[in-house]
Amino acid sequence: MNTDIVSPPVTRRLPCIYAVTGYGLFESFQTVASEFAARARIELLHDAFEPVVAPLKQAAAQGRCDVVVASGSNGAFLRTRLSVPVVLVQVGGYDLMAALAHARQMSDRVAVVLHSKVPAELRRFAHVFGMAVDFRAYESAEDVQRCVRELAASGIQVVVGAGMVTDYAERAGLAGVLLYSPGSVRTAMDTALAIALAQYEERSRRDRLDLILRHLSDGVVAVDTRGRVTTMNPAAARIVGASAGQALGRAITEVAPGLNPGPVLARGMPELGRIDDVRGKSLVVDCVPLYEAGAQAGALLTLHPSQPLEHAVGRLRAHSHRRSRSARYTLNGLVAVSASMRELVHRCEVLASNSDATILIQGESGSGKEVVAQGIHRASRRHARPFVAINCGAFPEQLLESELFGYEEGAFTGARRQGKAGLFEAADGGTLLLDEVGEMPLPLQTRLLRVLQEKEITRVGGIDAIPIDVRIIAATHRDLAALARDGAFRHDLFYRLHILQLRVPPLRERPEDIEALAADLLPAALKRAGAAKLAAQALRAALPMLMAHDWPGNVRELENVVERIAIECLLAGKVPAAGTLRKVLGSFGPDGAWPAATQGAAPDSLESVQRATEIEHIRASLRAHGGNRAAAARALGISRTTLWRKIRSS
Ligand SMILES: Nc1ncnc2c1ncn2[C@@H]1O[C@H](COP(=O)(O)OP(=O)(O)OP(=O)(O)O)[C@@H](O)[C@H]1O
Repeated sequence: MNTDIVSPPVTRRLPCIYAVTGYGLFESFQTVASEFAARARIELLHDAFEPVVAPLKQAAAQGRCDVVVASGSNGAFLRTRLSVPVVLVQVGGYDLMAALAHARQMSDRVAVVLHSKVPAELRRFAHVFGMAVDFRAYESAEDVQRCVRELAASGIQVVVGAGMVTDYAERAGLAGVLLYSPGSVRTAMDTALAIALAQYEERSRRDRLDLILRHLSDGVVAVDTRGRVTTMNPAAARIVGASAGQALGRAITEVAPGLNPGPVLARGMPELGRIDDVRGKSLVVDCVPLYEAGAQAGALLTLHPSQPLEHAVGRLRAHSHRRSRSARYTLNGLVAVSASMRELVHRCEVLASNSDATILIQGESGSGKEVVAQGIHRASRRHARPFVAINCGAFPEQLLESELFGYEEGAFTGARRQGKAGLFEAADGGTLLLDEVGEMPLPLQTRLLRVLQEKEITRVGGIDAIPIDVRIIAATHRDLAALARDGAFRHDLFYRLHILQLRVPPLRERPEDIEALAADLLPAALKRAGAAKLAAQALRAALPMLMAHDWPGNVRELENVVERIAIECLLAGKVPAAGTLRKVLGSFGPDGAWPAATQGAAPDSLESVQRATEIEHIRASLRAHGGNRAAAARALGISRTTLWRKIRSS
């Protein structure tokens, strides 16, 4: 399906107005039409009533008629027969007075014949000015003929009225004075033009909306207050197996049995994430009330077939559960050459064998928090039982809750038949790593605290407490104390977690480990790349640069860099030049940019010598600070970024 949303082509044509009169208004229409020529296409129809209906309907169907202008009973008649708006030429007070004054100049015996009814003000006006005027109202052409006959018989000589009235009057031998002035025709034309333009805007808006709805892959159905379909996009028609055209105007419960906006229409409250079965398919349905001008006008249903969502949830789970339910790393297997890592491993050994309490592991991203957690598990009495890890930041709240605690049958629509055990239960007897615990939503933090205190859980939708025997290890790269201060993390949970805490130092604080890790990882990566023989030479070339790097991404970044160096070796068939290696490292720099290239100064120039001396000085400082760039930069009185740039450009 083409999902590109394109704007509809804007064809700004002039509004089309039909001015329709069978009688005396024709001349006024002609005059005013020429005044509007630049703003509208005005078609004149010199006819009225039934004979004009078909041509007007045809013009409207072909998009050639936006609005009709007509007067009196003809206008009223056309309103009942056409779907386009009909603007009536209105008789203004001034029109009437002018026509009456004109009629009185012709004779004392004057009658006014108006469509529908005679306004009381008009009678008062005639009375105040001492005019003896016979007022009559009519509904149909027959009324007019009868009325004119009666007036002629009673001695009336001048008849004031709309075109049809003056026409019949003149045929009966009386004088006719037309009621409408060009001013009233102009006003009607202005109104017609405004309506046509407003309709045009409305239509373009609807077209744009239609286009968007047509291209949406989610199903969208709108219903009115009685649950009848007012809009159904093609995706919705496909999903519920109906034809959008035939669905319009029918009850949604009939078109798609299983979909029921009833409760939303009744209560005016949205229902999100409901699971409805429609024609054998499970749909995830969001139903929200629709309001127009503050009053509920219906409901909007968005339909998502459940299968793609299930796949997405499956992928999310696979992404977040990470690997298996067993721990791969042992404490002995960790690279720990630096004093800080050896100290950490020692603490881990003690905590693993002498305690079963909850542990909080803090450390930068990629520094090895999970491998430490695995090491503790393997060294503990729980080693033969499961090690389960979950990334708390990867799930929305409700999903995380059911993942952790499991759920009972019928806990929510779509819940599995027999319910499902959560990870607390899956890790029974073993260890549960709650990675990124700082991202856990507050309500779940409350539940977690209760689990830590009570050592039992209750499944979602369940009532029985299930005892659990799990060691919890929580890990985070965030500053939990600061989160607790800001109210984003529960204080009591923080205190409970940080009784036993471990900090995995960032790689830049332990250069000895960089060397040891590189000595492990680079030969292994080269072996995988089929270039094992380059190992010793590659390590010699890369090590000084690796040692000087800042490692914002820690061991995980080191693994990536080493992998890329191995690939460069493979591509070049030899250990690549220093510049290439630097580029590999540079692409992981603190500001993400490639390092500034050395501007080609001649080797013996003063500039080159100065730069070489500078770099030598920086290297010495780095060595003196055990590779710690922050400390070296401080000692040199420059920023870490400047230090980084200078090393890169060396
Ligand atoms: N001391 C170590 N010895 C050997 N490998 C390590 C060591 N520390 C980390 N690693 C490796 O570094 C990678 C990142 O480690 P890990 O996933 O434990 O980091 P993390 O701190 O949990 O990261 P995150 O904060 O992103 O969850 C792993 O692939 C692991 O193999």
